[in-house]
Amino acid sequence: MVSTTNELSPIDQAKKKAAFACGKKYVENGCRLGVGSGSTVKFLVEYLKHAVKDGSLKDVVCVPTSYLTRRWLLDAGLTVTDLDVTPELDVCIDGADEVDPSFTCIKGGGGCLAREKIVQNAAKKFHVIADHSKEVKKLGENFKFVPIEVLPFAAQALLKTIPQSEGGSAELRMSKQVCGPAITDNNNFIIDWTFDKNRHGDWKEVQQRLANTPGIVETGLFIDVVESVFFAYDDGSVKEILKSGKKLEIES
Ligand SMILES: O=C(CO)[C@H](O)[C@H](O)COP(=O)(O)O
Repeated sequence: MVSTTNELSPIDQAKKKAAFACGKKYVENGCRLGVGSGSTVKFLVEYLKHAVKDGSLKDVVCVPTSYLTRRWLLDAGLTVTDLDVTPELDVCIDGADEVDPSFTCIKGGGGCLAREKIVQNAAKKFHVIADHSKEVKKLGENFKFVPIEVLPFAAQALLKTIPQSEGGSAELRMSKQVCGPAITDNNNFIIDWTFDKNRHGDWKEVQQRLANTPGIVETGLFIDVVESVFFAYDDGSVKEILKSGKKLEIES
């Protein structure tokens, strides 16, 4: 799982830089760490593996947000636990599908949004790692929908009622491998709600309405929870943007 930086595409090099920079800065000895999901987080696992192996990082315990992240952590020889054993976390680090200037994020492209939000909520601090394509002025610039985890029992009804209350259109996410819906780690379905790209930033109200709808388990909207975002750019630079708006250049 050691990736030679030169072998990576420019976008993966950027993801790796962001993940390594965030891990280095925020994961300390003894850290109880929430580990998100997705291709950028895979580089965080790589960072943790190396830091533990070379002795610069000790006694880290990791709570994964998905089956796959758990597998990566175990394969890397890292200590894996769960919220039953470790219900309070110091830090959670995760990727995102889009982040706007007020740090409202869309997550859940990989279908892990419910566990990601639960683990984020258990952590004192939440940091996002992402390549520059995720940095948008307005949600919907690149990623057109909000993933919503739903109970299978409610799915067909919600496919009708979500567009009725929120506009746009809703689609049941289908598995690419089997002939049926994608199933989450919680045995639920995902509805991808494509929103009107001209809608104003009323995301808190949207989140509130959706969270109060029977059958909806969780949405991929993460609002007012991010401490900082590490964005990596094609020229190799990494910038950390703090929630105060302050921008820090990260040295390689
Ligand atoms: O929310 C997620 C999975 O549910 C991921 O963090 C998000 O999709 C970003 O993934 P990647 O790092 O592969 O671009």
